[in-house]
Amino acid sequence: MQTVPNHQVDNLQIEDDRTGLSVECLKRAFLDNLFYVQGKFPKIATKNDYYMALAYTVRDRLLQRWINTAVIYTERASRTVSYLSAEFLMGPHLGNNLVNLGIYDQVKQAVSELGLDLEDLLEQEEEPGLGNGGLGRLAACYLDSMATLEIPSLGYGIRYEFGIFDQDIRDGWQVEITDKWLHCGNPWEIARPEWEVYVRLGGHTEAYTDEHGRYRVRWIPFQVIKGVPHDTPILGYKTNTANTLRLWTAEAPESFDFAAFNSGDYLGAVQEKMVSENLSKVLYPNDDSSQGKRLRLAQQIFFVSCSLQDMIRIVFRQNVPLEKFHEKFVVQLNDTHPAIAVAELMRLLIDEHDMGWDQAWQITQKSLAYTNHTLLPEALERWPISLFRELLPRHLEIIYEINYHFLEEVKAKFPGDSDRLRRMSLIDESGEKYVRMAHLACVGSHSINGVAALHTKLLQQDVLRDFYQMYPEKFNNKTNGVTPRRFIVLSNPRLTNLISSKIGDNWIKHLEDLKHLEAFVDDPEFCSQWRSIKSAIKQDLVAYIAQQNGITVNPDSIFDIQAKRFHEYKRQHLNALHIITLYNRIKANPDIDITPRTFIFGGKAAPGYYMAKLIIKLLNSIGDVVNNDPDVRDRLKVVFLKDYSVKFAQRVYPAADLSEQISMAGKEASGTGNMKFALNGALTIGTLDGANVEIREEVGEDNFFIFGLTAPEVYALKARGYRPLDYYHSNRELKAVIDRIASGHFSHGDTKLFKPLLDSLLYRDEYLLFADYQAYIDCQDRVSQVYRDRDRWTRMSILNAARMGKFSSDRSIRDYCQDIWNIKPVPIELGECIQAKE
Ligand SMILES: [N-]=[N+]=N[C@]1([C@H](N)O)O[C@H](CO)[C@@H](O)[C@H](O)[C@H]1O
Repeated sequence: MQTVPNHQVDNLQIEDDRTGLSVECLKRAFLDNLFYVQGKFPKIATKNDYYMALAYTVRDRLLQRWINTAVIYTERASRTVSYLSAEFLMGPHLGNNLVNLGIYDQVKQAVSELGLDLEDLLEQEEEPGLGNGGLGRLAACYLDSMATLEIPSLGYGIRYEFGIFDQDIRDGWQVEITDKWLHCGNPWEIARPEWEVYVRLGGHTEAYTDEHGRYRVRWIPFQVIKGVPHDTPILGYKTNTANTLRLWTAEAPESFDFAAFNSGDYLGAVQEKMVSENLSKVLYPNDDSSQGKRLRLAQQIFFVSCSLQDMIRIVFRQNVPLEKFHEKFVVQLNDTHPAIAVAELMRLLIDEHDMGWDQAWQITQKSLAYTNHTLLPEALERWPISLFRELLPRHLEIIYEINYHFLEEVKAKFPGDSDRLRRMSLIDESGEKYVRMAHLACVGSHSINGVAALHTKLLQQDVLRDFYQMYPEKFNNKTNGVTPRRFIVLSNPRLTNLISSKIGDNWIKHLEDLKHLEAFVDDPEFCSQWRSIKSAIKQDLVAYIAQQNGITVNPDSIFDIQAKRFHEYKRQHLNALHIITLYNRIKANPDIDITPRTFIFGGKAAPGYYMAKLIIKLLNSIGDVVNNDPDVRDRLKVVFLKDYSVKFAQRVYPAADLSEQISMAGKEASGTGNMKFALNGALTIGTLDGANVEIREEVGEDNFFIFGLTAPEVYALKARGYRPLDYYHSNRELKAVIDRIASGHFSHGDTKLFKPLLDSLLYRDEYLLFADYQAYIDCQDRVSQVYRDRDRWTRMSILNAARMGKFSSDRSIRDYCQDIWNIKPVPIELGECIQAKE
């Protein structure tokens, strides 16, 4: 096996099997890896053996970039972004790395010449579901964009042994299944035990005076956990940069206690191992809500402390003085989950590296930046003081001291305003007292951003109003974005090729170039190609639905898709009210002329979220009746596709005609699925919420189906008193819909099953479904009309995609670099380093 890269023999170019990109070389390398890595030969190889062999073949071809990038960053001590996130929803790596390496077609050719199908092998990969939804996926899109824009960056998180649960649907109900994503191994990571660090938990602190007569504190922990990093390369698109995602696994310092074993205490021998490993055992499956569990706080300090210690190790290795930590690293906090970093960086600088309080505080504020992702009160993390004192006694002391200095600042700026002091304090004095993590993040950071223009405005006007009045200069908006590499190039190659055939492929790195497509909006040939690609993709999904759900859907119907986590504020049950409205219209007049629709749902509900799970049951129950009701004559179909994931999403976004973004205004911070649907030519029906507002601004009001109360109107209606029953009694179609559910029509006559949901709507309706019902139905009727005008629909579809340039995660990252991180790209030369090494 050749080890050095391509070399000249008598000016004959000899490809090196570890890096060569020709079909012949790829085939050789693939069979070599099947033999040398998997220890298999074709006759007995399994699909997973083939997938692993291909994965290692592709990994070999990005290693040079990965090592070169690390060498250059180290040599130049490049300023680096650390993206701290409890979630990274990366999705399958193989396809994405083939696109970013620009070798998708060669590899497809190579494996097909070996009698294999690349799509099949891609299907084999277990995706690392280390996230719940938008927040985790955004982190993954941002890693892809930072690498593509050649920004030195490190993603830091937890390598959960079990990611987001797999979802099965049994008798219409969600059932959670453990996600054993690592059971076949993970070819995309490399363990780095040489960089393991230790994290302390529990115990107590002792004050003492050091040899310089200075007041010091030592922390005597109850438990010490070892953090072992596992690195995954993050390749940029058609660039030499490969950044790193560093995920921490928790282990016991001593994984086996021989003394206990010898004394026959076998459980004791592995006790510590089990307790320690629990820290990175499983992802908490809650999206937009926080459960104050001790293990969750322990997970947060674990990965934050490991990551900050790792950054300090890198600072020392690059001979950067610790006083310049903030010049080397800017640390982005992905929501409050890593907010303990404010206290942990202070602890490390003061207790571990003898820095004075003021200097440490300066460095901390200059290093940290905080992104808020939600306005939901139940999602704003606050930890009981008692739990903090038990688990993190030293951090609590530091937080009290930070709070003291902070409240002095508030007093100075707002003298005599004791209520403001109470509202802004890091400590919530009510009940058993809590540490407010959002307040800690705001005080300890130099930047506070929301994730869409409306969201940032509502943060400044409401949830963080006091902090905006205190630090207006810290607040800024960074509207979310999505990577076009995974969500159109990899997911929709047919549309990608059509677009590139018209405007070249520069748009993949410069999404604003999509606007050049507008020149073809009246080109009949282009429009028909655009339409036939959407139809072909819908046909693929028809086949998938038939295979997965045994349901036959009409490919010419409107594919009306709502795919996202289940939450009452996202109002999947409002979508259900529309379905039943159409169903009732058909039942009332079977000959009614309805535009055929296929309602497709996907999404998981947090296991403990009863109402969300009941909505999933309702949708499946409606489907069972509507899909089999002869009166409906296949004009309506309801399909719940189980186990929504990134891999799943890549199949669904390109197939949509209509994207449902119908949250109650003021609740969805941004949304990112809305961007992925529109990028693939879907039209959006939605409220003026989150990034919908900006999508509508970009695509044009004529190309967006808007409805519903705005955020100020929601506020006003709730303020003046909202009585959902009035809407029920005054709206005939709405009443008929609710009565249809209440009658047990979708529950085999059981009138109790959905009563909790109906009662929540009739007597509370916190998310104003009844108030928005008529506007929604009227808007859906407009959608049905427009869909009948094929040319108009195609025109709107093209314009939607053409005007999505703003919503590339590359634009988001450029904004972060300019306004928050103050960092410049560091281009990587490929040739240079390896030669240098030799
Ligand atoms: N947590 N959290 N927040 C969310 C999503 N649920 O993950 O973050 C996403 C990423 O910022 C947002 O798009 C979405 O609106 C918001 O609800």
